[in-house]
Amino acid sequence: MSRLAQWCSRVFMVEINQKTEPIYFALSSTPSARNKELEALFGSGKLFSVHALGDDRVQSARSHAHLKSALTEDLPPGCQLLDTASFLPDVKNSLVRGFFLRDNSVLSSAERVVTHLRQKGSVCVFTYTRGQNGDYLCSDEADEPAERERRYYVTPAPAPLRHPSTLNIINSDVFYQMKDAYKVLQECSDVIPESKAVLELVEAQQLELNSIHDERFPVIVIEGLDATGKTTLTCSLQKALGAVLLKSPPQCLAHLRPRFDSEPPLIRRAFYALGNYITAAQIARESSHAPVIADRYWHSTAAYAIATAVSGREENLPAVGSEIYEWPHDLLRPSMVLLLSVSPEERLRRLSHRGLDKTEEESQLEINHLFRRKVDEAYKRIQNPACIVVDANPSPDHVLQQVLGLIRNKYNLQTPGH
Ligand SMILES: Nc1ncnc2c1ncn2[C@@H]1O[C@H](COP(=O)(O)OP(=O)(O)OP(=O)(O)O)[C@@H](O)[C@H]1O
Ligand SMILES: Nc1ccn([C@H]2C[C@H](O)[C@@H](COP(=O)(O)O)O2)c(=O)n1
Repeated sequence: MSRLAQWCSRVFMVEINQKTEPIYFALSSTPSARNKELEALFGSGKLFSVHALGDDRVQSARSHAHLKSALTEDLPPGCQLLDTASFLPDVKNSLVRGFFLRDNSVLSSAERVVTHLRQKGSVCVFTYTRGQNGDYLCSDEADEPAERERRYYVTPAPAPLRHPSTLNIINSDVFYQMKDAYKVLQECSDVIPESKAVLELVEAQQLELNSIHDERFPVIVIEGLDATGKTTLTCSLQKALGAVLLKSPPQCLAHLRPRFDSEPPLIRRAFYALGNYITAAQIARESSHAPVIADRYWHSTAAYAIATAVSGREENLPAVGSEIYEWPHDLLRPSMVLLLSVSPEERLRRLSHRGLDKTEEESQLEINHLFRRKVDEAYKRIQNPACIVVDANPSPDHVLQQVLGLIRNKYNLQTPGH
């Protein structure tokens, strides 16, 4: 069967921009009636869909990232690069991400770029052209000549019940047991040698974890978007409660973080997931003799991963109660999770006062209101334990007193020296 024939059972989603509904279409052997949305998408220029190919998930994820940078760098003005994905409606793990190229340049420049990519291999390129009757046809130049005689028409497809970008979240963006995240880093240890160091640290902590038994003191996690005041509050809480302050990712991974931050979501998120297991072992050890305050933990890992994976608006997030928001069964659960919430204006004011270099994700937060809303909403949907939202707009001392009140209400903790 030709590659194009195999893709006939799939639906394509093209995202014109993050704020509007995507356009869905499928391939069929029969033409369909004219459709305004498709005409707006295809227009009169030439169109290509490009997907990276890979033998395994690590290679596919890295090839997709390389393809994006190649296309972004090489495409001249007049060409438009849109995110696209193909999927089997409501079938988990069926999503394949790619790009749509709209070429309205006078010199058909995209065609040259695409031909070059095709020659290099490891990409699948479909070309879309307008037929004599005004319908749109899809072809694959890699097909045998006889197969190329067959006609594949673009036909509109209905929007699926679940947004397609939610289909692959489990075990690609969010990991629900240590062994799944561990496996990802094992699979990439040839191409990313730093993975071995992470795996060794996880192993060492797990061995130690077996000798730790009881958890007597409360474990309080402080969560929130960047610049919401986590560092300020966790340091104050540490002093006020005589607590041990921990972070996720833990200090022992700090030097490896930039390496994994530059990798595609599959690898990056597996790294952060494993960081939580190392922090969990530290929490188990420390909470046997003092209260523990943790600056970020699993809520952050899951909320950022979900918000990045789910394209478009907040409404596209998995529904409240979805399994996607469940806590991993093998990860130590904290006693309390507090989510610091500040208004967008106050957060920006704090970010600008701080004046530090921002990570790429932080800059994205600043310009991307939609993304920030999705992270915030995902935080609130995570269950068992769910987070308690704290108004963190007031002064540092006011926020501290508020949080101490919440903690003391639940646990009979004394301030040192009182
Ligand atoms: N309650 C507050 N009122 C006013 N300013 C605050 C408050 N809490 C923190 N800040 C200031 O806001 C800035 C960000 O605070 P902080 O570093 O504690 O946030 P954060 O959540 O740890 O950020 P990140 O996650 O990016 O490290 C700092 O300059 C800090 O002094
Ligand atoms: N436990 C954690 C901590 C952090 N992350 C990711 C999520 C963001 O991309 C980024 C934010 O961290 P910061 O810049 O505030 O240090 O790190 C995570 O996934 N899990």
